[in-house]
Amino acid sequence: MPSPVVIGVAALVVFLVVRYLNSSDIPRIKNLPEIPGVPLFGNLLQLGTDHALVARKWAKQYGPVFQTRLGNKRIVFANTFDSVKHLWVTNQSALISRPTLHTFHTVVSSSSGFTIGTSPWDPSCKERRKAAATALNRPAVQSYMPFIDFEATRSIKEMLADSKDGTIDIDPNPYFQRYALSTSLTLNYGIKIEGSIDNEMLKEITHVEREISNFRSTSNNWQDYIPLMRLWPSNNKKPLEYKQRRTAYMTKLLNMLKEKIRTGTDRPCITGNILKDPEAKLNDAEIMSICLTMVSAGLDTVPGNLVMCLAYLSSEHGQQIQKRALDEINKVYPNGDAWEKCLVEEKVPYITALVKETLRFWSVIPICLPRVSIKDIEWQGAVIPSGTTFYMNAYAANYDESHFTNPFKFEPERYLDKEMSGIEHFGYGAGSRMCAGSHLGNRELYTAFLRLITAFQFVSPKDPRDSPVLDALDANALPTSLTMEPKPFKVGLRVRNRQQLDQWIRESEDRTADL
Ligand code: HEM
Repeated sequence: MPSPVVIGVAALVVFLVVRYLNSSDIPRIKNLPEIPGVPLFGNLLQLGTDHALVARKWAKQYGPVFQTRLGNKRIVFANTFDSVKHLWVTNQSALISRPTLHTFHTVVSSSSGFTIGTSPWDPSCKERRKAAATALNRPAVQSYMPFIDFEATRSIKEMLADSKDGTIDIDPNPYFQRYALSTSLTLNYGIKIEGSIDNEMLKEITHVEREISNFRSTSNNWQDYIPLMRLWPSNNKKPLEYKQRRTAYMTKLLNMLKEKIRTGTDRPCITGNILKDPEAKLNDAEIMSICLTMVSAGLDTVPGNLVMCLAYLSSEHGQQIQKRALDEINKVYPNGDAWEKCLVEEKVPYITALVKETLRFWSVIPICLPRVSIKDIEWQGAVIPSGTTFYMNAYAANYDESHFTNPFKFEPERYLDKEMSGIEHFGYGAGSRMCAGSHLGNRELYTAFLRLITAFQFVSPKDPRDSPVLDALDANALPTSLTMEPKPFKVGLRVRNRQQLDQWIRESEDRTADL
């Protein structure tokens, strides 16, 4: 028979273990609905692989904003258009920081720095964001249009050749991965991806950045939430491998630029300007952070939006959208100069609307980049304390029936409606840490859509097994990733007017011959 002391100690140990397993960085928040969870895991098991979908369903039962516990982290989810607007925009000065995650910040990035989008708010982050925002503001982006001219034409020309003038269905993804990456590299280092879509550097960077994006995911890395899992060394093996591979190309690119500066053969570019500016306040780690941001930010997002819009255009309803888009383009540019004019103006409202609807409908970062509050925030009688992590369910907010009519329908027309002014969607996030590259993203999407639609009619692939999935979440090959990775698919291309297309390509090549 154990003594009362032993029983007492055992009870205390059990009590402490249960308390530890249910503990969280921020104590339970009063007056804010809470999703019931289990010890140790909290709500991780219930959230499964599709956090955006599960959280959207919970919002119907618990209300638009609720608290969850993921492992030992308390996380507040916002799931509707108005709640996101209130927390991210009305309270933007309070919701300005980002959390650090064990896998991404300690294992993957320990020595090579964080991107701007993964940096907590501090004076260094402020400087880096300011530098990036200046390099990516409207007038700066306008000066980059020759590069977008070059990259858009090269993708279309290669699609034309690889599809054997539209007789073979093709997977559009690699052409637009190169479009996004080569544009970013040119802006940042003055170096473009040479050659075809089989270029080795293109393949390495797209693969490694995709894997690294998964280490940043809010649902992929349970060791971020459950410290006990960090004792498992195999959890670090893959992140470490990709960290090394990323360091290799980041160093190579920076050294290539430095060598060009040394020999006076460099071209004007963002990092070159910083390196050559004696007054620049950024240190080496901060320069590397800007480079990492420039390499990854557009690559994670632009191709997903672009190719999923093409997927939709190739569908039955997509035929009507293409017809209207082409009519609207021809109305504004009856003389066939749309390819050149789209570089200096955005005068086809229907294409602008197509860009917005694409950003809303595909919501390629379904749970937007996480935030941490630096001041208390009030929400309907609850005071959410400073230091709490917030997840914006951008997917749910972009599909909120109380804000969007028929949210599950892909309808560019909704953005021709005057009532849709103000915040249009949360594809770029919102508030103080909203996407700093949105002007560039918009110009890349507008130019590509306008040129693709005038060059080709997109149709369904011949083999039904190549057909795209058209539901925004089901189309994602890896639901636990941070950014959407489209399931592979093909589209058919019908060349609209070969002679005209050859002329547009020739003119663009002449304009960009010295780039
Ligand atoms: C269609 C293309 C793009 C989409 C959908 C997109 C989306 C996003 C989203 C959702 C965020 C998080 C915003 C938030 O927390 O509220 C973000 C952050 C950011 N994006 Fe983009 N992005 C795109 C293109 C780009 C490009 C081309 C660049 C630059 C080359 C860029 C640079 C950044 C930066 C620097 C941040 C971090 C801002 C901060 O933390 O202060 N993005 N983006």
